[in-house]
Order: sequence, then structure tokens, then C-alpha cells
Amino acid sequence: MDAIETCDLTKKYKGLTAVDGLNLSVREGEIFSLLGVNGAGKTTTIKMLSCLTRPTSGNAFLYGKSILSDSQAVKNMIAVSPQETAVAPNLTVKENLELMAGVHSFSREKAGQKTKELSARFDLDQIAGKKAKKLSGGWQRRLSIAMALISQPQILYLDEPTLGLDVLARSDLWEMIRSLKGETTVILTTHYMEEAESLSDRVGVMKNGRLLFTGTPGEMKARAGTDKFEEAFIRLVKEEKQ
Ligand SMILES: Nc1ncnc2c1ncn2[C@@H]1O[C@H](COP(=O)(O)OP(=O)(O)OP(=O)(O)O)[C@@H](O)[C@H]1O
Repeated sequence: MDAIETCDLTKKYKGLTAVDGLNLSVREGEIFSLLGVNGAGKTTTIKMLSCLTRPTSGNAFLYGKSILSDSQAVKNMIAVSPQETAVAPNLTVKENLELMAGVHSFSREKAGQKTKELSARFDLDQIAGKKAKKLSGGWQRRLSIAMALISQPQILYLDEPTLGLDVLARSDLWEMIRSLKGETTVILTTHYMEEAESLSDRVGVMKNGRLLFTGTPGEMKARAGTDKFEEAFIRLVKEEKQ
């Protein structure tokens, strides 16, 4: 079964069509990057898929559950790590993870167990007692992703996961994201083409609310007739008539 399937998904804001008849499928366990220049409709798509905003028309199904008629089931299977880091600055790393476990009403025992498990898995145990505000941007983002994983989501949305990070922090986060492959379906948005190429099983390119292309990074380069991914993206987006 596809993890996500959208059927003519559309969102209009007054005179503007932000997402225009999107038909997209994302396979279970893959890392799928949604690409597009500013205003292409990526965030609006993700907002609809997370039931944060209702489509004007069309529908989407997450593991067969409709965002329109089964939004509670959809919300239970997703987690989001937003662009603005979602950590509580004055709480420690451990407290942030426990707080998130509390949000999901885990028993104290389960909260402790999940906190331990995720801290160990993502090397957060060495900084468990540190306040989040004292962490570097890369570690804050790492914590934010670990917090999103507490509920064991089937689908994880990562919005610009390495925005503004230095090259080392970025490479560490890439490793973290790669480790989720096959376990959690990951949808990520990014403006860094190197990141999309390096992490994605498949990519989708949007422009003016429409999907121009879906396929592997290799297929995208072949389609655009270049061996450079960034160049392929530019060609695809520029070639499309306004
Ligand atoms: N709440 C809103 N009201 C009116 N217009 C909106 C609203 N949200 C988004 N838009 C418009 O919809 C279009 C798509 O926006 P969206 O944020 O989905 O694009 P994006 O691809 O995520 O861009 P970026 O890469 O800059 O984040 C844009 O023209 C934007 O101005």
C-alpha cells in the first residue's frame, strides 16, 4: 500500500490556487523530497496532509485513511518537525523528550523508556541534562526530530531540516534522517538540492501548485538531460510554461 496518495488535491486562497489538482503517491518507508521554488505550494500540501488546513477540493489518503473523513486516524499516524525548531528552550534535552511523551499521554514508565531509547539512538544521552537553548542549531534540530519520533509515527514530515546549519551539522543530520529509511516514511521539503539528491529515494517537483515531475534523482537528471541534479531542477522548473 502507498503511504500517501493524493487525488486531485487542491487548495485555493481567494484568487490564488496554491495547490492545483495534485496527484501524488509516496511509497511506504521511502524518503520523498518535495521540491519547488518559493511559493510552489509545498507547505500548503504538507499542511493539508497533516489536517492543518482543509483542501478546497480533492482528497488525500494516508495508509488508506482520508484527511477529510478520518482526520483523527491521520493525525495519529503523522508527526511533524517544523522549520522553526519546536524545542522548549528552558527545558533540558531529557525534559523536552519527556514533555513530548506527556503530550502523547504515555504512562510514566513508557515515557521513560521512549526517552531512553531515543536518547541512546541519536546520541542525545551525552547532553541529556543540558538546556535546549544551550545547544547548537544542529543539536536542537536533532532533538526536535527525536521528539517528533516519540509517538512512533508512520509518516514524518521534515520541513527544511538543515536550514542554516553548517556543513558538519548538516552531514550529521543527513545520517540521522537516512537511518529512518525503511522504518518511517519521510516527506521532506528542502531548497538544498544536494540534500534532496543525497537523501531521497524519490523527489517531486512542484511549480505554481502543480506537480511537474516525480521520480528518482537519477530519473530527474535523465529527464532533464544533465548529470547535475541542481541543473536538472533548474531546467525542469524553467522549461515549464507559466
Ligand atoms: N494562508 C494563506 N493565505 C493566502 N495565501 C497563501 C496562504 N498560505 C500560502 N499562500 C500562498 O500560496 C502559495 C503557495 O505557498 P506555500 O507556502 O505552500 O509555498 P512553498 O512552496 O511552501 O514556498 P516556500 O518554499 O517559500 O516555503 C503562495 O503564493 C503563498 O503566498
